[in-house]
Amino acid sequence: MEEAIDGGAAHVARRLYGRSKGKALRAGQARLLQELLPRLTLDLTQPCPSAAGLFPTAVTDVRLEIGFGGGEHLIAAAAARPDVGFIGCEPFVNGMAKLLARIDALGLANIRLHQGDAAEAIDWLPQASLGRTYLFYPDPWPKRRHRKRRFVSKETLAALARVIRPGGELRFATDIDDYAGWTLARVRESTDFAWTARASADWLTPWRGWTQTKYEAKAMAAGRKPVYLTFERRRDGARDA
Ligand SMILES: C[S@@+](CC[C@H](N)C(=O)[O-])C[C@H]1O[C@@H](n2cnc3c(N)ncnc32)[C@H](O)[C@@H]1O
Repeated sequence: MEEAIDGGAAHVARRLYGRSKGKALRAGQARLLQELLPRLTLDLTQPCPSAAGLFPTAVTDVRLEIGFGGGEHLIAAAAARPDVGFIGCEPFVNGMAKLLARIDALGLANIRLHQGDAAEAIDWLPQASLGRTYLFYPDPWPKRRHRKRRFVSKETLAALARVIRPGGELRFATDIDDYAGWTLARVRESTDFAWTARASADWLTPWRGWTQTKYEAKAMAAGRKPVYLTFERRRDGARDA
C-alpha cells in the first residue's frame, strides 16, 4: 500500500492487467517516446498544485481520458478545443507512440500524458480539478472470475468522484451489455454520480462531436451495439432531490 501523494484518496498499488507492448516500434516512434513523451509526462513524484497549471497556456477546463488506445478521440477532442487541457492515460506503448506522432504532427500543446495505470494519475490530481472524464470501451474482462479486473469499481468511482468537480461528467461507452449493467449497478450504489439519461436515445446516441475510436469501429463491424452513458458528479446532497 502506498500513501497518496497529495493526501487525496489512498492509492492502493494494484496490478495492471492487459498488454503493455505490441508490434515492434518504428525508429520515429521510438524517438518520440524518448524525446517527446518525457516533456509531456505528468511527474507523479511531485505534488500537483493545480491541474490547469500542467499546461503552458491558460485553460478553461481540464479533461481526462482513461485508456485512450490509439488516441483517436483524445486527438480530435484536443484539436477541437485548444482552450481545454487534456490528460491521457494509457499503459500500451504502441498506443502511446501513435498518439505522440499525432501530437507532433498537429503541434498540439494542450495534452499531458501518463503511460501507466490511470488510477495513479487520478489519485495524484487535486480534488475537483476535472470538468470531464472519458472512459471508452474499457477492457471488458467477460469471464466472471476476471470481472474484478474491470476498471469500473466502487473504489475507482470514489476516486473519480474526488477529482471531478460537482456538475462535471463521467462519459462511459461500451459495446458489452454486461459491462453496461455492471457500471450502472455501481453508479446506482454510489452517492456521488447520477445517470443523466431520460430516454433511450440518450444512451443509444453518441455525444455531439463524437469521434469514433478504433475499438468502437471493430465492435460495430462485429455487429455489437454500443451504449453511451453520461454520469453527472452530484452536487452535495443532490441524491434525493
Ligand atoms: C479495449 S481498449 C479501448 C481503447 C480506446 N478507448 C478505444 O475505444 O479504442 C482498452 C484500453 O484501456 C487501456 N487500459 C487498461 N487498463 C488501464 C488502466 N488501468 N489505465 C489506463 N488505461 C488502461 C488498455 O491498454 C487499452 O488500450
